[in-house]
Amino acid sequence: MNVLDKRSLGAGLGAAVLACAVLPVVLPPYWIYLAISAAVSAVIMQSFGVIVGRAGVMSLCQMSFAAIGAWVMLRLNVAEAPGGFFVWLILGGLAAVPVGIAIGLPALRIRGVNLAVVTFGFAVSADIVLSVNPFPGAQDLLMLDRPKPFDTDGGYFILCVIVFTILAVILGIIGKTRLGLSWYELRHSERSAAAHGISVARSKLAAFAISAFVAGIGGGLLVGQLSLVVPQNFAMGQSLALFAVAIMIGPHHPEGAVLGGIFGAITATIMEKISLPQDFGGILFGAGALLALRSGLSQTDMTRMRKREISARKMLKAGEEAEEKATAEGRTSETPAVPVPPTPRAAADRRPVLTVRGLTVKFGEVVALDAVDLTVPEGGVVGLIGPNGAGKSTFIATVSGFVGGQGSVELDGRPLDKLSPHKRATLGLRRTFQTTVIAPELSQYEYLTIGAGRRLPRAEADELLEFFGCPPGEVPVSIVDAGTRRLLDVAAAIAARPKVALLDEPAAGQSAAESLALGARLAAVPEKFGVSILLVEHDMELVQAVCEEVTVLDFGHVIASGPTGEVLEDPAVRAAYLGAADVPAT
Ligand SMILES: Nc1ncnc2c1ncn2[C@@H]1O[C@H](COP(=O)(O)OP(=O)(O)OP(=O)(O)O)[C@@H](O)[C@H]1O
Repeated sequence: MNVLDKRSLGAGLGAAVLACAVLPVVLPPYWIYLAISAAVSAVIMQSFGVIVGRAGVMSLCQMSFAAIGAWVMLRLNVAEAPGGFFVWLILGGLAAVPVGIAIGLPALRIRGVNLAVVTFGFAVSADIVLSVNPFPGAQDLLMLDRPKPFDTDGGYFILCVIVFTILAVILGIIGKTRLGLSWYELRHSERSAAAHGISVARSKLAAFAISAFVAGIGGGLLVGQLSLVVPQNFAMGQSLALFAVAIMIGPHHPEGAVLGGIFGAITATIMEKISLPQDFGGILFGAGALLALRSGLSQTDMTRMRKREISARKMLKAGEEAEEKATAEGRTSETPAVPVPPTPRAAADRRPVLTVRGLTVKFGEVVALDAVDLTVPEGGVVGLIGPNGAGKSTFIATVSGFVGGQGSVELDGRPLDKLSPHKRATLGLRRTFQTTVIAPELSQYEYLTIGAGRRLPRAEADELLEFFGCPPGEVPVSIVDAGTRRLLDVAAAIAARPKVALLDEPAAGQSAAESLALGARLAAVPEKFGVSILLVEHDMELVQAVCEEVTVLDFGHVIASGPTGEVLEDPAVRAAYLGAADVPAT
């Protein structure tokens, strides 16, 4: 996978060079000053891009982090500390990092509006502290000098563009790593992230730390622009207005950060020129933010997704046409054959890789699982069936660490009982969910990378996608239908090469033929990928075709367990709750 999209990088760098070459020459002095404001705001916007745009955390205190950067910059200036402007700028950014982490700690327990209130509280406190403690040098008018050769307004604009571009490239690279991709997953589903072995705590704290660093750099640049700053430059109202712009535009993409910066810097001037009250701009941003919150996607997200979808649809159409042509010419179709499942060995011959003993889970008065025992043998596919409400999903949730319960769970001889879901996942216990939530901004390749938990070679990703009958990896998740998303989710779980994959109704939403094809694929998974499977399914034909052994739950109790054919023939199983008509005759 490319570390960065080369075309976007080229276009971005070209635009930056053009802006630096043209704007300082053609713009009148006042507009150059506004251009600096826009560039500084664009840097601060990038901090919103990390925490709000990517990680989906409602942070309303980014300007407070910027204030820390500014404060450190001015303090070092007053102390005439060694290093000069650039070193102080970086130290200002670094000083904001521990504060960012401290503010991020509550985010591990609370989220949404409650978290927004916590960050807003910090912004208010920072306002109060700043209003009674002037910035260093303010009383003696000790101004910060801009560094040479960037000491003119035109030069300082160029410096701000360079800093913006460096940060955009670094954030772009981070965005393509598993950490950066995990932020998208956090934004849509923290439980999916944990199931993929991502530490939600670490990932969120990293987002807070990086966004605070970027905001701190933005604060330092603001000092360079103004030479001296006042608390009003970092007021909580500023954080709120920029937050609204961020939600609306999507500053996690460089073009969004630039647009956000421009809006943030020149709205007041435009309002004045068209004789509208300045607060009108804030109202517009607020309305735009509400719309973006409703759709869950910012403008830049939607524009990029639309572009990706158009090119993916073209690619899929070209593939279909090539296939039709090949069929018309009598050439063999390249559609991969559904694998022929290997003959299963008797489960009793193999050592257990997952051993669950006496698993009991109660939700108040409801006993969802009552002393359930289950073993998955190495290289096996085992079924867990039962009517609605029998406790199957609770079993998967408890074994994978999402729900607490009594009893013991051992993976390859190692007890998992006290471990978190992400730790269990990293040790080799993966799961899928009945309701699949995949970030629509991702491509299938990106989603597989998250699932794999390692750098996934393109050839391996292609093999997995082909094996599970998913479209080519470049196709964005946003245009993949619900049934195929489930298959993609299974592929992502298998990509990690876990010891055991717990699959919760992977065939839901598939046609009868697709379901049987999936069955053949799942049966081949242990041999091909070295992954054992526990399959929860309502589709009895699929269970019969794939599972060598099956355990039947009813109201949390195991009512039968053993070789699939025997269990499905068990009169107690047929009569008790499956209904004879549901179980195909063996
Ligand atoms: N979070 C929860 N709080 C309270 N009760 C719950 C909770 N989760 C599950 N239950 C209850 O536990 C029992 C088992 O539910 P579970 O979802 O595990 O069944 P299931 O076999 O997976 O059903 P289905 O096939 O419909 O998915 C049900 O009575 C359900 O209402």
